[in-house]
Amino acid sequence: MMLRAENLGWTVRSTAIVRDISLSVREGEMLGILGPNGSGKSTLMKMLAGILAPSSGTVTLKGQPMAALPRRSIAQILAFVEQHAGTAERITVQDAVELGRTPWLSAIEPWSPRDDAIVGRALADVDMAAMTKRLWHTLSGGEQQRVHLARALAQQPTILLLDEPTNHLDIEHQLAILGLVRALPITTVVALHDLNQAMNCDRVAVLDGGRLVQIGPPSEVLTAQLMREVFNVRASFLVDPEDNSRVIRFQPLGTPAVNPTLIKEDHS
Ligand SMILES: Nc1ncnc2c1ncn2[C@@H]1O[C@H](COP(=O)(O)OP(=O)(O)OP(=O)(O)O)[C@@H](O)[C@H]1O
Repeated sequence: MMLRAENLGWTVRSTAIVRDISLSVREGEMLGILGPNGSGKSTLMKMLAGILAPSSGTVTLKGQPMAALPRRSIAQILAFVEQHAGTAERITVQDAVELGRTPWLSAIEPWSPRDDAIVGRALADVDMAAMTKRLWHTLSGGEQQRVHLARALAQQPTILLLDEPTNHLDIEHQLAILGLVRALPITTVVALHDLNQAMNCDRVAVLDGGRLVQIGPPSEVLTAQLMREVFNVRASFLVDPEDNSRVIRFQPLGTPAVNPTLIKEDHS
């Protein structure tokens, strides 16, 4: 198993933020972490990434306890793009992405043309190759987000953790970045708010009040009942005639269905 959480909990000032979460991330899968605001997604992601020590339970990375692994060893396996990632102000886009190579450099393996190629590829993958000389603080929110992803790609991880990677992106870049992440031949864990985007994950884990309430294929987990109980919305399922894919439409709870016979409340 690539990454495993066992009975994971995080408590602050006697308030439990994450409670007793156990889950395993399978090799090569894209696992979505879903849940309403404040349900504990970012807190869980930080513990999975090894930057927040759990109050209880353990995280294991490729079978080894995360807490016992040196930072450099973790960084050679796992890259994390935080939701509100910052970077030192006077740094260029190029420098920011080059930082992704840090875990692989040493006195005996200094920077080489191969590192240049990896950084160039990462910048091109996120459509930022034209802005390499720009200073980080002059970038828009979406451009900063794409640079952070490029830094993580340059790290060449086998596990990529992304906390809401599309929240600042325009629709073209949302689709491009999610398509790129989905096509990577690596394991990805991605916290998402857009439940239609989550339909492209192999599995989704749904959090509510710090607990894991469901995990499984999105078509099985994202039922109208779950969306009512966890997300407090009424969901109906439509079929896109172009490719027969399922699209979820959301309305506030209590909104009467205009034509109840057309609303397929539950797909199962
Ligand atoms: N250091 C802290 N001290 C106090 N409360 C905290 C702390 N960190 C997180 N919390 C609280 O824990 C809860 C879960 O936070 P977290 O950021 O994990 O949620 P989330 O599911 O990622 O939310 P969102 O969808 O809004 O990003 C929130 O209510 C948050 O206010």
